Amino acid sequence: MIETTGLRKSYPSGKRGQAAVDAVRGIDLDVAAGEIFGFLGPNGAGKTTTLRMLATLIRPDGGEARIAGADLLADPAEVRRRIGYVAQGGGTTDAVTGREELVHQARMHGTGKAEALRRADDALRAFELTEFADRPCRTYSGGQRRRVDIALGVIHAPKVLFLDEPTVGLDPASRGHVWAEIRRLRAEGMTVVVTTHYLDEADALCDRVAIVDHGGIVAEGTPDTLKREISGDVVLVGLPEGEAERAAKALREQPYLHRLEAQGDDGLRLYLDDGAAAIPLLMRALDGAGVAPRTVQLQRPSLDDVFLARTGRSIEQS
Ligand SMILES: Nc1ncnc2c1ncn2[C@@H]1O[C@H](COP(=O)(O)OP(=O)(O)OP(=O)(O)O)[C@@H](O)[C@H]1O
Repeated sequence: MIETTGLRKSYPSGKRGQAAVDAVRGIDLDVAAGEIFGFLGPNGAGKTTTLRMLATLIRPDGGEARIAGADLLADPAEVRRRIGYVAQGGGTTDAVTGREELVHQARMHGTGKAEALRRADDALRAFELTEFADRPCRTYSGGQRRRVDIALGVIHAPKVLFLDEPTVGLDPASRGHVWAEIRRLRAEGMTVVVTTHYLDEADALCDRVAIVDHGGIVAEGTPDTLKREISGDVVLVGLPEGEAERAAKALREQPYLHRLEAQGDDGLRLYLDDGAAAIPLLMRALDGAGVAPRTVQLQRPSLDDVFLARTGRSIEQS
């Protein structure tokens, strides 16, 4: 449904003599029909720029792409007809009602008045917005407003929907509700591409994920495949203030430890084969160094561990 090769984009730095910003440095993608595909990465990784290029909002400097059968560079107008796009923060107006927004959007796509009213009605029902459809958008909760944004993006029944950070700033219940709407669209056959910097969102929502950093894809696959590449377990050790250095020194010598990373100021993240078997051994090592940990937690690897393994940094701390 989406195929790209070598898609790239640079922005001028804005200052004379300073090099341009290579926001996207050659991205190859193959997104299948009916998938929820995610771009996961820290701020500034190039997710929005990639999405905006695919949605025809900015022209790539190079590379090729076909989206829903149309050529992005040769025929952007045709691509635009076949896709929907929801920007970060959405596009609803405070004083306008949800129903008015939807009717207006349907009309923008060239729909006749009666048909636009019918489509708005269907969308309100599908997104469970009917109850407050005739109130101004400023009275909606963040989650309700986000659902209107998504309904606006799909009012013309596109084949592909692009969502930029669909749940940023929402509380957990509203996020769950938005995820349910996205899954429903997939069940109806739509291909959905989302950007996110939330690890749990990429993990729970996306069928496949491209982890991006500095404008390039550093890993790609299903969340499970990516996490399985990080063999073994992760043990998180919380320490009293100022003890991290001493604890790290004692643990680094342990033969069962593959890698050790700092977790915040007073924590350590240990990578090892068998966490349950290692915990008593590392407790003994810490005891020998006179360090009493506050907490010890055994975890399965996360997508952040994949990012860490590829880039040496953590998304959460980037
Ligand atoms: N209009 C612009 N002019 C100059 N530089 C830009 C412009 N837009 C983005 N950039 C730069 O390009 C890089 C990629 O930005 P982009 O917004 O695509 O990242 P992102 O992964 O979507 O980040 P975020 O999650 O913060 O939106 C960043 O270094 C950013 O500062």
